[in-house]
Amino acid sequence: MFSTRKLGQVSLHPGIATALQHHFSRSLVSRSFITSPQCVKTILLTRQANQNRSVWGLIPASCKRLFSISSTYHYEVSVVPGESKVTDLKPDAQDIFRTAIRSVYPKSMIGNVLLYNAVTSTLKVQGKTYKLDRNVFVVGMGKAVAGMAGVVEDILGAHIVTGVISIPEGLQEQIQDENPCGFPLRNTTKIQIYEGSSRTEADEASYNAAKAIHNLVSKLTEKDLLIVLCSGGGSVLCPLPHSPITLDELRQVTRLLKQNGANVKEVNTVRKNIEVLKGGGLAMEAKPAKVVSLILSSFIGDPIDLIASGPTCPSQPAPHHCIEIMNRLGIMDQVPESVRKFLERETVILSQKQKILDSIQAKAELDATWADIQNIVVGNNSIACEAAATRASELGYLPLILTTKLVGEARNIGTLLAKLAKFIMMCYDRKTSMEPNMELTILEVELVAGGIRKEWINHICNSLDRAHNMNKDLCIICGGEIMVQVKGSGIGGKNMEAALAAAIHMKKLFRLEEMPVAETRMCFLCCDSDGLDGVTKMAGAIVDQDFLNKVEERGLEMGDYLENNDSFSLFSQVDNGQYLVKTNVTGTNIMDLVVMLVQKPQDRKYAWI
Ligand SMILES: Nc1ncnc2c1ncn2[C@@H]1O[C@H](COP(=O)(O)OP(=O)(O)O)[C@@H](O)[C@H]1O
Ligand SMILES: O=C(O)[C@H](O)COP(=O)(O)O
Repeated sequence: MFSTRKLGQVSLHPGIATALQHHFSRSLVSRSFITSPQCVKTILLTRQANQNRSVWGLIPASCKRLFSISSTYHYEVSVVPGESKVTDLKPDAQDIFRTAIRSVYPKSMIGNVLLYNAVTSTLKVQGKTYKLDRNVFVVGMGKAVAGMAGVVEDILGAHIVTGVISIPEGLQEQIQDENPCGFPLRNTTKIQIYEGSSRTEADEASYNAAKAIHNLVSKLTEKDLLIVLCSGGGSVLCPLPHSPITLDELRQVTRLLKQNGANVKEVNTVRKNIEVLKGGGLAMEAKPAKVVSLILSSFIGDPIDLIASGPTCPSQPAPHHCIEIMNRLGIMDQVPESVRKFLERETVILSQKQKILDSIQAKAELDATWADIQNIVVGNNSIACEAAATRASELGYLPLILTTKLVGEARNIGTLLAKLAKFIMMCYDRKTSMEPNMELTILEVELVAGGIRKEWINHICNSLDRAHNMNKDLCIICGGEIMVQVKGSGIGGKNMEAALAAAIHMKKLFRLEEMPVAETRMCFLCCDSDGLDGVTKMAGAIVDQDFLNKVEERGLEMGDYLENNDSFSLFSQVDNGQYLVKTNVTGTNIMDLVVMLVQKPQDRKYAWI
């Protein structure tokens, strides 16, 4: 009977098991797997007969034909570890992610846009010049605006009269705890800070912030320059419903929309139509002041009318559209009466004004109204992905930005990218074997069905060819918005959940199905750029083949944790949480990033089959 003797993490390679099964009786050989086949130098095969053990053979791991005998003897197979060529890919993945985040730190983003000349006291912003004379006001809302305000203060501090920013609750304390340099704003700052809840719904604190912002901007004169800072989270952090809608009614309607499946675009469309400062409202309230709005995009495609619900962005009123959304979702009868009546009244007013609004003269007036308002996207996911690609190159990888528009449920994204890793590994192997491979074809069809377009697959294959020729490993980079519809009661986040789903499929694809490609190393990192994934204080998680071993060692059932949206609990139990990625609050917010490293095979792999 063959058995495997475990030496550390090393047990019998599936290829060896296959070979043994081929030469002896299938039932005699139990299959188990080797995690790092590069570690195997020799296979020690001993024969047991009548209790007498004798070494039957010492077989190099790369030997193709193993056995030519069949026997009634009992054999024991063990592996002798050789020198490991396996590298840990995790530090590189972390390095690439952290570099990407640094590229969208407020300092570099805003420093590139606000060009201040202290000698002439002028500020140049993308072709426009503003004369500064202690006439600068600053307002902001969102998860990243504390850092952004800090940079604006550094550049224009002498001219700032006053300001108000609305940031997430606990942020000041958290930054002070975790950043030795302290909070980004000076102790003597003229910018008032409000902290409100950003994760769920608008609260009294953010309502007060919105009122303070409204109060500030509505007093501005034509000599003033208003700098507006916007980033993701700004919608919840700056709520000011049109009268007579109350804060509570605003909360009710957004809750209803979210609970009934409205997407963020639909929720923000409603916000723009029932709130004073959204949908361009802030810029209009600030008239006649000039406005420069610096926007950090946390939306795919940078739609500036949606980020923080577009406080400085021209937006066509669309109350009828809101009614259509509510009707489609079947929630109209639950929507607070004040909101319903407001939207109905606005729809009537709009239809009465429509002819005038459509006239050429009205359009010219509208253009003139917005001429003094500059909206500038200072940072986004693409910038971070580009920086990730540059760093990956520096580290010796061949980078491939697969997409900056990744959208979907965490578990689908994790599963799809694990399949993609397997596809890449199998393609690498095709470089040494040109036999038709049905499994590869099926996998390609699955990838296309999962949303990886055929052109991308071709692009991946081309990159793979290049990686193969250049003797490099591949780094796949994706940016976008990962989502989770939480149904369980666990603790986790969208990125951790994607990493967990990837791990589950890595196990399925590379182990349970006994893929010889287990020889190829990979690692998968998925993190939220703001440093706080879901309800946790971690940015996300990273998984690789070693993670699977450690989960197995602890007897954890990954599927159960996924079902209960309990990814954080699982990751914190494995290797003391070493597979969680901690960045602390990053001070930026450009959605989610995935870095997947796939190492080329160290040796020819199908030697045993
Ligand atoms: N236990 C959980 N597991 C996975 N995701 C969760 C869990 N709890 C909350 N979430 C997700 O986290 C999201 C909010 O997280 P957050 O990282 O702040 O998002 P964003 O940065 O995109 O605003 C919620 O919309 C929800 O989908
Ligand atoms: O980043 C976020 O918190 C979400 O994308 C919501 O962003 P918003 O405040 O721009 O609507």
